Amino acid sequence: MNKKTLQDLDVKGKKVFCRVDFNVPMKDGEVTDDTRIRAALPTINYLTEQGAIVILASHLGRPKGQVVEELRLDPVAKKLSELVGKDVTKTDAVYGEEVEKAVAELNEGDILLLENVRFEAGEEKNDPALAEALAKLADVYVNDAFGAAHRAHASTAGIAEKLPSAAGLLMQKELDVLGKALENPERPFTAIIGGAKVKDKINVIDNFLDKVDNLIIGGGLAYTFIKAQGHEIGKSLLEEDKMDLANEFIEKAKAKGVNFVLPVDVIVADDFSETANTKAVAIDQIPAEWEALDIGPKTREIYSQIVAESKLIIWNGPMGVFELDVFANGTKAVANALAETAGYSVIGGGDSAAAVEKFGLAEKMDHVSTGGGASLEFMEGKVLPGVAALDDK
Ligand SMILES: Nc1ncnc2c1ncn2[C@@H]1O[C@H](COP(=O)(O)OP(=O)(O)OP(=O)(O)O)[C@@H](O)[C@H]1O
Ligand SMILES: O=C(O)[C@H](O)COP(=O)(O)O
Repeated sequence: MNKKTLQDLDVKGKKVFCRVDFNVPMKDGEVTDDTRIRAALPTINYLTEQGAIVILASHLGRPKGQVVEELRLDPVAKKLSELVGKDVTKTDAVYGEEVEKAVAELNEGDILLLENVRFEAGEEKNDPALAEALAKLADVYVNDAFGAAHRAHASTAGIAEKLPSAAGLLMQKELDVLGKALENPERPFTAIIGGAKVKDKINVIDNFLDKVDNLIIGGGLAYTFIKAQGHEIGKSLLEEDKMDLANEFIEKAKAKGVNFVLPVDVIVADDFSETANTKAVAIDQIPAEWEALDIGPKTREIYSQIVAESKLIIWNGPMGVFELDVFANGTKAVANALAETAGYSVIGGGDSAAAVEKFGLAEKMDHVSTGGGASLEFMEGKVLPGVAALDDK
């Protein structure tokens, strides 16, 4: 990575403004999944151990420039305090007099968490006045919020122009793992793309076709490809206007020598429900009134075999409607194959990360990205504004 990192900064006695992604699920005022908070601990602990005064900032949800009581960061401060084993000061403001006073009272190694930065209308607009007010609080800027790096906001991009800046350890790890995969992959390199819609994955598929040895397609988006190849898909998901594109991808794969892999059998259901009648059928046998909601047993075997033989695998998007147990077997099989392979397994965030967490397999993966939209945009080959804004080495 050509960006400065924590090791390039001298932070002792300095006020460090550290942007983190604490956009975590909450229920009844409690954090229900602290993965993203734990992922930021290496940077926070490094800063406190080095004697920095740590000012943390994050967004939570989408309050659109208004104060929304349920989106205050107090539960996050409580959870963070438990995880670091010391007090975390939390302000009710994002900047201004209250914050400046609180910062002035901090000692080396102390941690302060600002209120939800998206309570300020200037945050999402990347308002220079807000970036300036945030920059005024600190001497140095560290961005560890990989999950929000695809947003050009005041606390992710604007502020970086106003202070010496560097990437945090989580940011560095995410960029190293995903970056290495895209630039210099070990081979065979396999990408597995699932999820609901072709339109959400067009750029990811296109970018991967230039890099991978195997491109495996599953989930709802597979059926547009299958229909485009001349099979009937019954009531399965179809994006009619993407059928030509689907065929273009298959042609591009052929031209590039990429093994483009589609399901050979599927699980069909007569209803979108847990209690539906279901059966496994070959891909050219989908009944007109039924809907395919998961990959079938033969496909599970083929996909698992490819994963077992790969040196690097990146997975984004479920293979079926994994939220319903009857249609979770395809996603489970792929998750198991990634957990067991000797290759390096990368989970590209979002729903796939939720799935491996649900199956209790997260620990068995080599890397589970904390970014949903951010990792997707990175895999599309886009520049992330939160990274671009940081100082070059
Ligand atoms: N065959 C299918 N028919 C209908 N829906 C499906 C099918 N397979 C998967 N899905 C649904 O697709 C949804 C996930 O797709 P989506 O594109 O939103 O997420 P994703 O690909 O995981 O993206 P990200 O990882 O970036 O969040 C799941 O809720 C799942 O139920
Ligand atoms: O959860 C995420 O993907 C990030 O925190 C970004 O959130 P956003 O999509 O609301 O910008």
